[in-house]
Amino acid sequence: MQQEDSSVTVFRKFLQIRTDHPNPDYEASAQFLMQKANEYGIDAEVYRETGTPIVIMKITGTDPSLPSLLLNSHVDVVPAVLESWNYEPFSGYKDEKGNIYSRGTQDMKCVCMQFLEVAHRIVQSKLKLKRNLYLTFVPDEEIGAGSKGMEVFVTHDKFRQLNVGLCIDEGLASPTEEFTVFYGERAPWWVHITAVGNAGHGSRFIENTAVEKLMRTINKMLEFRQQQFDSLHKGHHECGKKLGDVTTLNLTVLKAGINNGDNYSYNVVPTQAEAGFDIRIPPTVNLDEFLKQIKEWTAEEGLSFTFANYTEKNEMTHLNNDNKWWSTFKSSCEKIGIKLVPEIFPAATDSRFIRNLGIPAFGFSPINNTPILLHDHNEFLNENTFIRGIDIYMGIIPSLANMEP
Ligand SMILES: CSCC[C@H](NC(C)=O)C(=O)O
Ligand SMILES: [Zn+2]
Ligand SMILES: [Zn+2]
Repeated sequence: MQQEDSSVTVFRKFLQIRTDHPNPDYEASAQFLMQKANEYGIDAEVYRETGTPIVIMKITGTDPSLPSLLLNSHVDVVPAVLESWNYEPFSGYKDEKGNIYSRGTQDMKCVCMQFLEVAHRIVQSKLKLKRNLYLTFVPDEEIGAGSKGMEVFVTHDKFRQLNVGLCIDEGLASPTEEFTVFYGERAPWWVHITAVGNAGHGSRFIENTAVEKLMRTINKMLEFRQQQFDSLHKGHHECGKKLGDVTTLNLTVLKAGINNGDNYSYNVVPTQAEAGFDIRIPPTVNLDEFLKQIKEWTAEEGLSFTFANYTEKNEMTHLNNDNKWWSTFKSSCEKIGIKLVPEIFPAATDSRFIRNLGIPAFGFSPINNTPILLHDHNEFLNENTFIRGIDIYMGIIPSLANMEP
């Protein structure tokens, strides 16, 4: 049997560290990363001021005054429902085809380890880079409000001191030969609507009930959802709209009725009813206008709303030729013969916090010919795709870090 590539062995060990929510073991992952950095001769520290450990690695450039290149990855992963997996999801199991099954194989422990291997190769080969190269391994990407990851880190002086010129973070697997690169994301707005209305006996015609009011607003919002759905699916083929180009809106929370623990009071018309929506808005949509739209939808007396997740800003990275980071990224991909398809990321990653500071960021995971299985059961990555990903990053990262000012 062929000897396993050492980078794959390290990757499989990292997959075994339990950084799954709701109780990610960030100390164990920080310890693992620090030990690897030490072994590979990479400068590293654990930054703790945000409340959870962030591992920062650094390769000093020949001109440290230039804006740096940041490789950011999150170390946390979403939970895995054991019964739905064919293999134990935190075992780093590899089958005879070289497919590695574990939570985080795509999202995004692969990229964590590929960045680490790139740093290793740069140090090992004594390759000199013009700009400082930083690697940050952050917690809490997978949760919304209350996270102690990138959202908080970008507000610290420590982050400002990195003087980041460009950030590379996660993208998505691509099922085809082509690779996707993300230059923006949709803003995640989680809207919680509360309706209050008249109560009374369930046998009577009660007017202006909370549920009625809530249903009217829900119907308006679902009508908008249908328009967006149609513009994605029924548009001209040439338009080639992708999920990231339209607004999605899903009713994900619904709550009403007098609940008595194990039963409901069916004959009591409740005074309150609530609905929660996960709305994702493309960066081309004016967020002030969209807020007005939500206010209109909820204008009826007795309705109010709050945000469980909100952002008033949603910057994107412009992919024109004036953006030297982009032209360098693109030309280095051309040089190694990989085809890029630029898209808007349909969900949210840490890149949004970077872009909202006015710093360009690309979401790029070097995974092609692989089904998109992030957050899904039986998430896997083939070892050869993983190894090739390191080579692909080696074709891109040094060029970016050597980019002329
Ligand atoms: C708003 S914080 C939640 C972030 C999460 N990210 C991914 C990639 O699933 C999401 O988009 O739902
Ligand atoms: Zn992720
Ligand atoms: Zn994720």
